[in-house]
Order: sequence, then structure tokens, then C-alpha cells
Amino acid sequence: MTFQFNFSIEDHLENESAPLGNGALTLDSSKAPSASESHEGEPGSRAFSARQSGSPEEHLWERESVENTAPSQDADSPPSAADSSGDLGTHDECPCLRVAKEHAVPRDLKKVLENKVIGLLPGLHHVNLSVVKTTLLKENFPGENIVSKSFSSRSDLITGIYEGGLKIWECTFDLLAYFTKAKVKFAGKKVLDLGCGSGLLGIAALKGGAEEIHFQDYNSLVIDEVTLPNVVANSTLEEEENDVNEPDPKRCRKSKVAQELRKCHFFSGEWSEFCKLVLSGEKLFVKYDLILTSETIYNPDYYSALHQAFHRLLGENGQVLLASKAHYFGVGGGVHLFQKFVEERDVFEIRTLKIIDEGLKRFLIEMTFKQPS
Ligand SMILES: C[S@@+](CC[C@H](N)C(=O)[O-])C[C@H]1O[C@@H](n2cnc3c(N)ncnc32)[C@H](O)[C@@H]1O
Repeated sequence: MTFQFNFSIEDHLENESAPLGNGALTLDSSKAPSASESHEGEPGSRAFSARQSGSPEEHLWERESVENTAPSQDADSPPSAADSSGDLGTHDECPCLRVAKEHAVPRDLKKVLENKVIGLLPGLHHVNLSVVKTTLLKENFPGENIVSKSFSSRSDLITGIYEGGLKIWECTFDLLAYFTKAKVKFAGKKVLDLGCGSGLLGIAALKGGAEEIHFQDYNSLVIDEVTLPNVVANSTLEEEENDVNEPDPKRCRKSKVAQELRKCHFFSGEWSEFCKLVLSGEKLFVKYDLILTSETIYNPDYYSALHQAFHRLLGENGQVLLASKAHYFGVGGGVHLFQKFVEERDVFEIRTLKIIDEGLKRFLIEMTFKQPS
């Protein structure tokens, strides 16, 4: 199976890499960096530590095959009982689901931004991902070893192990632009950023006045090292900028930041496990008004779990805003296949909001529950 994704890595790290091995991988450094990664190291980056990487060099790696260790669900199978009822527990038989957990927001917010370099996108702060990867690799960081695994396999995705959250994918920017253009309303809503990676979609919702925002990523490390720091950076740095004329700026700022962070919850784990976790919590689960998701339909093996997550977690009048490339070469997923999958389940209305036909063709899609006719 041919597999191709943009992968950025520092030059010095490249030199530390394992040899190419069986020749299944080829390097093409002549290609331009992806739109997302080209934001790294932009002027305006704010350093929170003296540690700065050299200018990152972007490469595009090609991968011939990826071992398939992912939960395998049959994308073409008819909807299961749970799929049409929203019940739990259809994936119990699969031994390799990444168990879900909620991540607490550390009390010491300064620690969250330790060793991070903060970059600036229009209206949004985000941690420099090259620096995060370098730090994780160099410090033999405890927990998931996804940076070195992703590095040695030279891929942005390792099915069932690392699902790509250490990068800002192109369609995130499409959806962010759409929020502004279509004046998407977040105020008072309960929002889920599903497969959040950097969490920029959820952060935009937070800034737009959402009442509660949940961030979910497959990988625990992504939540701890990227999503949470991004949310903290956006809450704390924005308040620093706004509060210069307050009488007791420090105290006001602290309580405002705490208020913002209380609205946010962070989860890692596989989608069906995530559903189980939130639906079985102590408090009665209130469904989401809005589910935002970018570049999450690349793998048809995951469609069943993804569809079930929408089905179980979206409020009756809720809306899914989904951004995707038309086709993911090598992995096989894409808009056409996903649309077909959704139509066959007959649960959601699916509507194209926008087609972006420059570079790789991309789509913005809306899903809402079908109304009884
Ligand atoms: C390609 S990344 C996109 C990240 C981010 N949304 C963006 O646009 O930059 C796909 C994301 O979907 C999530 N994901 C993919 N498959 C998943 C699965 N089966 N269960 C849970 N999360 C999954 C991963 O956490 C990953 O961050």
C-alpha cells in the first residue's frame, strides 16, 4: 500500500535516524513544506525557554506500507445494532483499542509551557511542533514513544499507534477560515474538537464564547504536550495582552484564565473508548451542540467508530463540521467513501459546504441528524 504524508523533522535529528532498511521509504526533499508546517518558526514566535531549535528543514517522505495494528472495523459492513441505536460496546472484541482517559489540567500552568516555543497564527498561539518533537526525542520522554516511532517509520501516521496529532493538518486552516467567513456561532455551545491534535478548532470555539469545549486525541502525549499547552498559551497570553490597564492585573488575569480553563476538558483514546468514557461518567452527559473535526476520515477502518461517535455524542439539533482532503492516497479514505458510508447508515444528512480546489482538493462538510419525514 503506498502511503504518503508530509513529515517535518530537524536536520540534526535526521542524521540520528535509523537507516532506511528495506528500501520501502524514499525521501523527496525537493517538495515544498505543507501549508500547516510552514508556520513553524515564523517571526513572532515567543520563546518560553532558552532552548531553540535551528531552522527546521521540511521533507516529504514516502512510505510504501504501514503495518496495520489498528482496530479493524469493516467499513462496508451494514450498520450494527449499536450503530443505529447509539448503544455502547460494539468494539469490545477488538484487543487493540487505545483506552480513553481524561487528562487533568495541571495546577501550575507555567509548567505546561515549560520548554515550549510559542508561535503565532492569525489570532491564535500554538506551540512550535518541531521544538516539541526535538524535546521529546532528546529527553527520552516517558510514556508513548510516538515521536521516535513516527520518525523511524518516517510517517505522520502509524495506524493504531500514532494518528498524526503532532502536526497541524491543512484542513484545520480551511475550517478556521470557514468559521470567520460563515460567522459560525460558538457562544453558549458545548463543543467537541474530535481528533483535535493541536486543538486549534476547539480553541477558536473557546475564543468565540463556547460554554464548554472537549478536546479528544488518540494519543495521550499529543494532549499533554500540544493540545493542553496550546489552550493554556491562548488563555494566558491573550489575558496578558488585554489586562495591562487593570488595577490588579495579576489577580484578575489568574481568575479569568482559570475560568477559561474550567470550560475545557481533555481526553485521549480511541473513539469508541472515548464515547464509553464520557457516556459513563458520574455526571449526566449532555450531548454536544457542535462537533468539529479535521482530517479524521483518512482511514476507512475507522469509519464505523467515527460514525458511532457522532451518533452517540451529538445533540438532536447538533451539527458536525468536518474538513477533509478529497482522497488520502495510500490509506484509501476520503470524502467520497465517507459520504457513501454515512448515506448507507441513513442517520445523518450530509451536505457539502465548500470545495477548495487548490493544491490537493479539500472539502468542508456538514452533518446533521435526519429529521423524521
Ligand atoms: C491527521 S490527524 C488530524 C489532527 C487535527 N485535527 C488537524 O487537522 O491538524 C487525525 C487525528 O484524528 C485522531 N484519530 C484518528 N483516528 C482515531 C481513532 N481511531 N480514534 C481516536 N482518534 C483518532 C487522532 O488523534 C489525530 O489527531
